Parts: sequence; structure tokens; C-alpha cells
Amino acid sequence: MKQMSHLDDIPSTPGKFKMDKSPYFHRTRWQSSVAKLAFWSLVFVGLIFIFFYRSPSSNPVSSDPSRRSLRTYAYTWGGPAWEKRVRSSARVRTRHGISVLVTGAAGFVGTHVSAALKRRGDGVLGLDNFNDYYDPSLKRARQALLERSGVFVVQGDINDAALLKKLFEVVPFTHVMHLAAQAGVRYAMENPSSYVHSNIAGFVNLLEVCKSANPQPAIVWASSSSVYGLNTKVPFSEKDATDQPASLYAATKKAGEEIAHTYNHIYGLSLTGLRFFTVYGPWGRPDMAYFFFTRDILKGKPISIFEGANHGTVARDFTYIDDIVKGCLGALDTAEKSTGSGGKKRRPAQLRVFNLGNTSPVPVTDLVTILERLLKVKAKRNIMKLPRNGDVQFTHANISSAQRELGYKPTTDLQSGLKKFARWYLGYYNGGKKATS
Ligand SMILES: O=C(O)[C@H]1O[C@H](OP(=O)(O)OP(=O)(O)OC[C@H]2O[C@@H](n3ccc(=O)[nH]c3=O)[C@H](O)[C@@H]2O)[C@H](O)[C@@H](O)[C@@H]1O
Repeated sequence: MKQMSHLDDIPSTPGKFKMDKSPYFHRTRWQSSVAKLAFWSLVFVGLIFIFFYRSPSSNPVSSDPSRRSLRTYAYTWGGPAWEKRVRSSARVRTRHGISVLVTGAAGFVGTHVSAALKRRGDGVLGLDNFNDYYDPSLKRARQALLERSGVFVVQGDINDAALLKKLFEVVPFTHVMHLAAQAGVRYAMENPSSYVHSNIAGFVNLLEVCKSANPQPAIVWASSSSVYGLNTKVPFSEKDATDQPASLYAATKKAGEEIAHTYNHIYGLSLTGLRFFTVYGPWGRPDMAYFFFTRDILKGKPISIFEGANHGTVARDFTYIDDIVKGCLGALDTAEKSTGSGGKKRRPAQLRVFNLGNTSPVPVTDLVTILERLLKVKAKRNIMKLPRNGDVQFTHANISSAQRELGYKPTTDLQSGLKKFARWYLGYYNGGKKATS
């Protein structure tokens, strides 16, 4: 159908425009005041619209990153066509398949998990708010990838209770894979409220809707290796204390684990938290070191490599995305059903936390050496003291619990994983020429 627009009424040669005699000319005074009222109402509604869309949460990005709030875009949802798309995307296509609501589906891990679920015949519906924490065009490209494989990604926020309720009305999801979050350790000092908004308020909102859904879904969600904080006992085990987070990001993830306990305890929600260890790979996050090191090395820009006190090594248990996806699917497949209904718990429900790491920490300096070899460019290394902004000196996962209960077994070392990342990066950014700042 042709879209009517006000432009359609304007002739291409304005000088020749001849006004037709309006049939409204002889209307009564009463009718003209109705027209005036309608006109001023429109102006009023327009002003309200402008006011809301210029409110701080949606202001264009300011040049000072510490001042800006993340920009999300206005979205609409609902209607028969929209519901049809939701239903079709979430339709299970195998006999024992599950139907999963994936939050953060246009994110790095969300895209890979959604695609893997769809490939094996599960029903998948994505949800993402497409905010501009990093380049939204990368999120749109991931969305396009998912759409091609039959996954519809609804644009919306996990804080939007009405939207979440609607989704559960349309589809009785058996599982929720909750990956929507404000990520990044260092950015928490610049924009603390975004962490509270997504990782705490958003998570609680989602759990509220899940606990009232009938049937209640089982929930698997992304916690983080950062909850180990200042823990010095290695490798990190799920049994270790996690009461010394070093960043607000870590604190919100830890809070998420406690909130999960509460909803499990009161409402019988089946909850599994996965502590991801520095996940990397194709379609990754541009705010992570391996990603922006690649960009800067290719541009010939210096990179900052952190070191601990007394030139201490800073290392990470870098984990390849395909291994993480297997861990996520293992967690979904072994998740027991929630036990509540109508907001009441019938009997105790499953509550789990697993490390998903690689069990072999690599110094950040070695990561850079691997990148140099793959990109065939020497990095301009700038060695700096580890800033006091939430970064911890090392991470190292003990994964025996995930191995035993989820069948989790990482198989990709950093060299092979980075090779796949570099190939993707060079293809996606046209040999590194297209990369943005
Ligand atoms: O494991 C996790 O749970 C976390 O992994 C990453 O956090 P991080 O390990 O800090 O990953 P990067 O920001 O990519 O940093 C990797 C390493 O590079 C170092 N780094 C970072 C930035 C930089 O300029 N220079 C530098 O040496 C960091 O200190 C760190 O050791 C993610 O950003 C978090 O969202 C996630 O929760």
C-alpha cells in the first residue's frame, strides 16, 4: 500500500498551484471552533511528544562519555501481525524442543546462543533494546543475521513489564535465557546508573513477570567471573566467597545472584547463573580489550597494556564463544522446571551457579603477541599500571562443576579462537579500513 504523506499534496511546480474551492468554506462557526480545538490539541500532543523524546535518557550522545546516558530508541509493539511473528519465531520445530525467550539477543553471546538454539529446532524469540553502549549498527547486523535464520528480535527493554507480560501471553515460554545486561567493568565508573537499571531493576522486572507466568519458565542467566573480585584463591571455585567485588558491575552481578536466590526461595523459579570468563570471538563486543586492541593495532594507534604492582602479570581466562554457547545450551537442557504457579511455590526448585571458563589464564601481553602475529602488524605497546577502576589482576576458572553437570568442556585455545575472530574482524570491517573509532 502506498504511504500517504503531506508531501503528496504539494505540487512539484509551486507557482502553478491552484487552490480548489474548499468544501469547508461554508461551515458554521461551531465547526470552526472544533477545528481550532483539534488543532491546538494536536500542538499540545506534539509538544508532549517532543518533551519525552528529548528527555535525558534519549538525548543524543554527548561528547563527554561520563555525562551521557545510554540512548535507546522509541519502539512499538503489539498488533496481530506482530503477534504472528512472535509466535512463529518461538515455534518449536522438533519433538523435544524448548521455546526460549532470549533477552539481549542482539548482543554478542545472545546472538550466538539464539542462532544455535534455532539451528537445533528450538523455538527462539529475541528481545533487545539496541542501546548505544557500543555501535548499534553491529547489533543491527547481528539482528539481520538472526532474522535470516528465522529468529525475530523484538525491540524492547527488560524494564518494560507490559511488553514482557504480553510476550508470555502470546507464547508460554518453557525457558528464558537472560543475557540482556549492562556489561563492561570499567564503564561502571562512568555510568553507574545504567548498571542498576539493567542488571538489577531489569532483572527484578523480568523475574516478577516470570514468577507470575503460567507455566513459570526455567531461567538461565549471565552472571560474571568478576564476582570473584579480590579473591586470591585460584582457580576460582563456585564454593569460594564472592563478597569482595572490585567494581560496581561485579556488585550488580553478585546482587543478581542473591536476587535469584530470593525468587527461587519464595516463588519456586528454577534459576541457573553462569559466571562467564572474558568471552571473545567473532561478532564480539567492541568495548572489550581483544576487540579494540585489534582495531588500534591495525590503525597504528598505541594500546595500553595493564600490569600489576611490581610488574605483576595481568591475565585472563579468555573463553571462546562456541564453548560458552555449549555451556549455555547445557544449562538450558539440564534446567529443571520451576515449581510455582500463580505466584506460589509448590516445592523447592533448582538453584545453580556455574563457572564457564577455559581453565587456562593467558597474560594480556601474550594476547597482544598473538594478535600481532595474526594481523601481521606490530603493536605500539604502552605498558601502564592497572588502573583502580574495577579491573582485577587475574581470573582462572575451576570448571569441574559445569563439566560434571552440564557436560561443559571447552576445546578452543586462545590462539585458535583469536584466529577465527581476526578473520571475522577483517571481513566485517573490510580489512580494518571501515572500523570506527
Ligand atoms: O569475565 C567477565 O566476567 C567479564 O569479562 C570482561 O571483562 P574483562 O575480563 O575485564 O575484559 P576486558 O575488558 O576485555 O579486559 C581484558 C584484559 O585486558 C586488560 N586491559 C583492558 C583494557 C586496556 O586498555 N588494557 C588492558 O590491558 C584488562 O585489565 C583485562 O585483564 C567483560 O567486559 C565483562 O563484561 C565480563 O563480565
